[in-house]
Amino acid sequence: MPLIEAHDVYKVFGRKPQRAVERLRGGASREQLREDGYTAAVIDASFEVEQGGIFVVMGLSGSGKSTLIRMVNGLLSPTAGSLEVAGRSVSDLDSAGLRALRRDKVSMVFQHFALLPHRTVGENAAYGLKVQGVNRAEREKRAESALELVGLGGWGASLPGELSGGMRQRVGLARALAADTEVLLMDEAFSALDPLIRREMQDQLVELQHRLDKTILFITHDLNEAMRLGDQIAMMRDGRIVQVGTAEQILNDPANDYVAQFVQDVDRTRILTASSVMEPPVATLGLEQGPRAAHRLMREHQVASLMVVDRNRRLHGVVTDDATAAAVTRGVDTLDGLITPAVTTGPGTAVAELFTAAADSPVPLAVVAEDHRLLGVIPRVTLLNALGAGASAEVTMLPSGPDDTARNATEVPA
Ligand SMILES: Nc1ncnc2c1ncn2[C@@H]1O[C@H](COP(=O)(O)OP(=O)(O)OP(=O)(O)O)[C@@H](O)[C@H]1O
Repeated sequence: MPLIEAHDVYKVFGRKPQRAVERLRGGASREQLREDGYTAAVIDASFEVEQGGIFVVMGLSGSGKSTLIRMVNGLLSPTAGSLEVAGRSVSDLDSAGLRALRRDKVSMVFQHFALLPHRTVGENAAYGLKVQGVNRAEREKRAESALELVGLGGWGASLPGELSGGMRQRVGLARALAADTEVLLMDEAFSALDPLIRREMQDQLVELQHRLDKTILFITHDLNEAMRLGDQIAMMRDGRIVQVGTAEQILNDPANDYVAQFVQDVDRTRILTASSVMEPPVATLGLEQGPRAAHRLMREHQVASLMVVDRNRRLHGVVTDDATAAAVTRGVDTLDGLITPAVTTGPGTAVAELFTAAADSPVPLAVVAEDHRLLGVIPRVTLLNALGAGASAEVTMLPSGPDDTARNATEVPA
């Protein structure tokens, strides 16, 4: 069962908002309603958030993101539709129920930290726990371990004023983590940070999510941030959710022209991964097969090389047409000495990082799982297409050389 489930949710501001919902359902536009004094902040929104992972709500200013997540923690109630958090309908909760929701299920990290300036970092991190009625010793223990989690161990006695912006935001995050709720809501949480710190925080958030398996609902108006963080991304426009999908789905299959235009400036090569551009190999060669079979397969499929796999599909290397043709001429009937190392990469590597590995490789790149099973191949031409003309300028600036190749691609021993 999804942890958060929204069906046909509306939030309209104005007098008699129900009437506005009826009109929206009847086809009235947001602009028509605005003329009559209504703001349709969220219109007909449906989405599900499974437990674990980062769900990003992405949209321009005024698209309804904040309103949407304020409904998730019960700060606002939907005008219409159903919204369930952890199996409870938010609309059915009375004020005590709503307080309990915010205390036990959903905690929130704000853009502007919301730290108490005269309280220590430790007290700030423990703030939510105090509200929960947790005793002092327990509060201090949990706050300290939350500060450790965000890399601020030992800073508990400092005042917020002594910290940099990035560190203050970590305190905000620690506060939410100390509360130990299932869901974390983060409203433009990193938008006030400068770009380098922001990236660092993004990486740390992804890492924390993996470690703690929290469910994070993250709001941003920055598409790159959405793509970096989101396991799922909901794209909002003018109050409506226009698409929900993974970064790859949104890039490769935008639901409409709006989304397509929005994503056109994204650096795809940093979002798309090896697994999204790989192809099934047209044929593979069994370790027990010989040069003749290899030669025949390559002619049949019109390829100049074949990946060699064992019975478990584990990759042992690659044979080329040249090598097998020569072996056939010499009457050799085993692959001994013909298999050369393949250049391999993991499925999660960003396409931009594959360039150095593939640039020097005449044979396709092999995409392998951790146990070296062959998952797919990326022919050089496919990779160049994926990198695209727009991306090539940036790609040529990537560092190259043996170190880089070693980091991005490992060689399979023959
Ligand atoms: N309490 C309110 N009363 C009236 N209108 C509101 C209220 N809260 C939000 N709105 C309006 O609802 C619309 C959506 O606002 P919302 O804050 O949800 O958008 P957003 O995508 O989060 O934008 P931003 O990134 O600027 O915060 C806006 O037109 C806003 O002015």
